[in-house]
Amino acid sequence: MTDNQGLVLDDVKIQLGDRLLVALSARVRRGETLTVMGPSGSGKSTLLAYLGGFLDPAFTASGSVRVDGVELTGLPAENRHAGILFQDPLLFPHLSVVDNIAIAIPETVRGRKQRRLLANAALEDAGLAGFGNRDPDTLSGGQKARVALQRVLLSQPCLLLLDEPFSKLDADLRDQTRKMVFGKARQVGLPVVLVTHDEDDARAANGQVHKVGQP
Ligand SMILES: Nc1ncnc2c1ncn2[C@@H]1O[C@H](COP(=O)(O)OP(=O)(O)OP(=O)(O)O)[C@@H](O)[C@H]1O
Repeated sequence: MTDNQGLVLDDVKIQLGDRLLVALSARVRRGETLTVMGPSGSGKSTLLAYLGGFLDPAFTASGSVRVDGVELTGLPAENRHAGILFQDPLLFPHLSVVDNIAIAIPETVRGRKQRRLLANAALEDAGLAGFGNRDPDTLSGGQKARVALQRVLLSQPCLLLLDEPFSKLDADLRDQTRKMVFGKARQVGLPVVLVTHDEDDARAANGQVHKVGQP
């Protein structure tokens, strides 16, 4: 791994008027996770919005965000290639399970057959072979989370942003889904920024923990 690989946050500051919400410098290597914790309203989701390139103009931000040496600030969201998973898996209800995954395959992958093959391989990887033609509403919470993960991975992100993606799952499923998400991030070599209230998420991620909104 060369020295500029991974995510570097350099003196990132986010303000709402004169209230400083986030002040952070960190280095997150590929496969590592930076966990951001803090009370409700402290600015955790705002930090993810800033990294993803969709910060509301009500906020002002400064500092540098680089992935593998490439500066992201100033780039629109679509050119940042940040993959995001939220609490809600946000599957398209009018698309089949396989089409929910296939929709994320970059346009550079040509040919219907090739795209189908990739989407079906992702389904299989999620343990959902044979579920492709189902309506997403017929999946369990854990199955939906796995579809959302495969969809985000197929979009070939350079960075994975997680906004409490495990919080709606039951304890057992939460554990399994955590293992899958962090395992995949390590396997693919993605830097991860995780926002959570749950210390167990932070332990499962096994990286640095940054607390926002704390003295
Ligand atoms: N579009 C907006 N315009 C103005 N203020 C906003 C906007 N979005 C969020 N805020 C405020 O910014 C602060 C940080 O919000 P943020 O959603 O980042 O908090 P959070 O730490 O993610 O909270 P939670 O844990 O409840 O999700 C809050 O005080 C919130 O009310």
